[in-house]
Amino acid sequence: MICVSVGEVGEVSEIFQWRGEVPRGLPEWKEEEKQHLGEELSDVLLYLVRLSDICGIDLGQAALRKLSLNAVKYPVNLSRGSSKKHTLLHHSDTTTTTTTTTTNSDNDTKPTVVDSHAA
Ligand SMILES: Nc1ccn([C@H]2C[C@H](O)[C@@H](COP(=O)(O)OP(=O)(O)OP(=O)(O)O)O2)c(=O)n1
Repeated sequence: MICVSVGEVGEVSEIFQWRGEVPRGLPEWKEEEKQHLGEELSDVLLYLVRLSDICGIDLGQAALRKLSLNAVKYPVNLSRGSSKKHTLLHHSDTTTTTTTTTTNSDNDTKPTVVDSHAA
């Protein structure tokens, strides 16, 4: 299942091969090219959903949790317009960020983000 997923990602990659940088929304692409891209992206999504299901992972919940974690690692004020990895973003010395994971009654784990600013 992982191999087929990677294969589908490869098919998406192939569509973009040799096109260089493409503008947002792909305004110069033909309708059938965009439809083909949509089909390949859908294949990636459907395999990921299936793989998650087999592994017993609630992908929707996992993605929401990951978004919360990303917000801590890549704060908008530091990462907007930047392609730097979080390890290279210079977090302010006067700001500390704490992430804790809590488990609620439904046994869902959710990160709790606490930003505190030094006086
Ligand atoms: N400016 C950015 C860059 C990345 N991301 C998100 C997209 C992905 O969901 C995740 C990828 O981040 P990393 O490449 O840092 O990968 P990991 O989260 O796995 O971290 P690490 O590689 O340190 O384990 O972060 C983001 O929200 N904003």
